[in-house]
Amino acid sequence: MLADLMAGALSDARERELQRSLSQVEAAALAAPAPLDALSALAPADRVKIIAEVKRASPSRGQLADIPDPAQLAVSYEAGGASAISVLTEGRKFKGSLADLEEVRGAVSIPVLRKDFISTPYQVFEARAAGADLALLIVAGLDTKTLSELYTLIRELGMTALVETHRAEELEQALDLGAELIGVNARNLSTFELDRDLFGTLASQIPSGVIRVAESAVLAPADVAHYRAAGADVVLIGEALVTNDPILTLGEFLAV
Ligand SMILES: O=C(O)c1ccccc1NCC(=O)[C@H](O)[C@H](O)COP(=O)(O)O
Repeated sequence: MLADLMAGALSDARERELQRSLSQVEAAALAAPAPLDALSALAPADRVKIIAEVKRASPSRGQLADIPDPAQLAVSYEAGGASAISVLTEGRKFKGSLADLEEVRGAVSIPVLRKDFISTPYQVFEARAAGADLALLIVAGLDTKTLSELYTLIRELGMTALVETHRAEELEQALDLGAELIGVNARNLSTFELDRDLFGTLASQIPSGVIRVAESAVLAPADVAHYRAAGADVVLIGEALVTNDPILTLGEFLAV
């Protein structure tokens, strides 16, 4: 399934490239206002931090929420205490878009992540041109050379990479890159199985100085507490926030 998602996202990016060339999107990325400092916003603190996700639908859960106004939802997230916003920009399975990201960027003053299946420089430039401060790199979806090249490009653009892992070997690759923000996704992106204990297993191998992000499978405050006890600096949450009152739910999650 991950291979299909990567291929679909690449194919859609190639379609967009017919309308806006690589050199045009690169120029737009370089002309965009400077990215926000996501590493400072997500730095370890005496309380857990939350990246709140704009998520309409997903391959594992189908339709989750309509979200006619992603900017309004993001404003609620910021008001509720989120430290950053994740915007799923993949269109086929998640019903997201770069327009969502642009709208969110224009409405909040905290960092914004492009959460997508990125495998080319074009997609990184698109993210920056749309105002993203962070971009997701999924280690399982990229060969070592491409992972390294995209990581370098993201940094050259002044952005931050959220380097996502799910296995010990992938974590090694993320550490070899020198990644400063590493995610452990509880969701296996091929089988959709969830393992909330995976974070604790892998996080113990992440050195201090690297920001540890626990991704997925938070449905209740106890899940946030579970990740926090296992060493999470940041928790990335989608479904629970888009299917409940976002401000109330963030308040409960941040109170753990
Ligand atoms: O959410 C999915 O079904 C999914 C399937 C395949 C690839 C990625 C997928 N989701 C992206 C994410 O990583 C989550 O949206 C994010 O971590 C939030 O997860 P949750 O809080 O469980 O909605």
